[in-house]
Amino acid sequence: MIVDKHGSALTATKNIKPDTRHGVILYVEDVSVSFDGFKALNDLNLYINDGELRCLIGANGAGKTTLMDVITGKIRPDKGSVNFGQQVNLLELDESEIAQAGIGRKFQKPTVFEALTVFENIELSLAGDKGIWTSLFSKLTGEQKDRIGEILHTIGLTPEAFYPAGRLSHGQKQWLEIGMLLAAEPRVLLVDEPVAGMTGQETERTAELLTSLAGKHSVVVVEHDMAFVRSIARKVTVLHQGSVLAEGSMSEIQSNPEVIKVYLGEETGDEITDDKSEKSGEYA
Ligand SMILES: Nc1ncnc2c1ncn2[C@@H]1O[C@H](COP(=O)(O)OP(=O)(O)OP(=O)(O)O)[C@@H](O)[C@H]1O
Repeated sequence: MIVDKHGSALTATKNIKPDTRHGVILYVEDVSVSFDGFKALNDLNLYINDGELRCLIGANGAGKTTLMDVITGKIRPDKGSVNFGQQVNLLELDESEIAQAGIGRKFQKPTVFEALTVFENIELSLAGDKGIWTSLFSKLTGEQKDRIGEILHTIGLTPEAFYPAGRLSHGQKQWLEIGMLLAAEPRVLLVDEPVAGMTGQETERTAELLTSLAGKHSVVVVEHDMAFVRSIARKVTVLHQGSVLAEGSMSEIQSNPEVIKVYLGEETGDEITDDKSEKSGEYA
């Protein structure tokens, strides 16, 4: 049985309604994670507001993936607390319970069923854990068809609905996977490097898609592409050595002396002060 931090029983994780009366949907407080004595996360604090779109940046090894792993229950922290809304203690739920409770995660590599159509891929996600055969051979209700139609529209794949997913471009597969996550109606979406390997046009479309999802969902994007981050982020969190180094708008971050020192002093692979928009005008 799952119990919230006040001791009340939560029998159906799907019905968890996070208490966001204070405007915060994710509370990560004083979280530390060590691997063989090395602190990948070090007393980290992060608060994600309900409905916001947050970008998480940081050099390789800063702790971004470890943080996502802690939120989704893949890794248990050595100390600290992680709450979904004010009351639901995520550290008491396992990975699938956390997903069911409304925290969806999209990994960098798309994992769609290539032989099935775009429509069928979403249909399967809508079915949840009913199983592939039951779901493909049971009749969809009108409401379910409408929901799939809505998702296809949101991700911009209505014309490709009956294409096998294997025929989609890399970018379209990423959108399909986001659509598959949306079928579970998550309150929080964690998205890992969504535009890696995308064309400029696909990147722009992804920016529009993620921006359109904010509001109804809280979206946390981990990304190295600074032009993309600039194009979508209202608030950026910079991780460094397992802690939050700075938080603010992209321009606040870019002029923060601590951030400049870290980004200029280390080979991060990212360029915080000289983004693509200035080179190509793509996101100007
Ligand atoms: N399972 C593990 N065992 C040992 N060390 C690990 C493990 N997972 C992560 N680390 C270490 O923890 C630190 C943080 O790694 P993490 O993957 O969270 O960083 P990141 O910010 O996601 O980096 P990147 O941008 O390269 O994906 C790194 O130094 C990494 O080597």
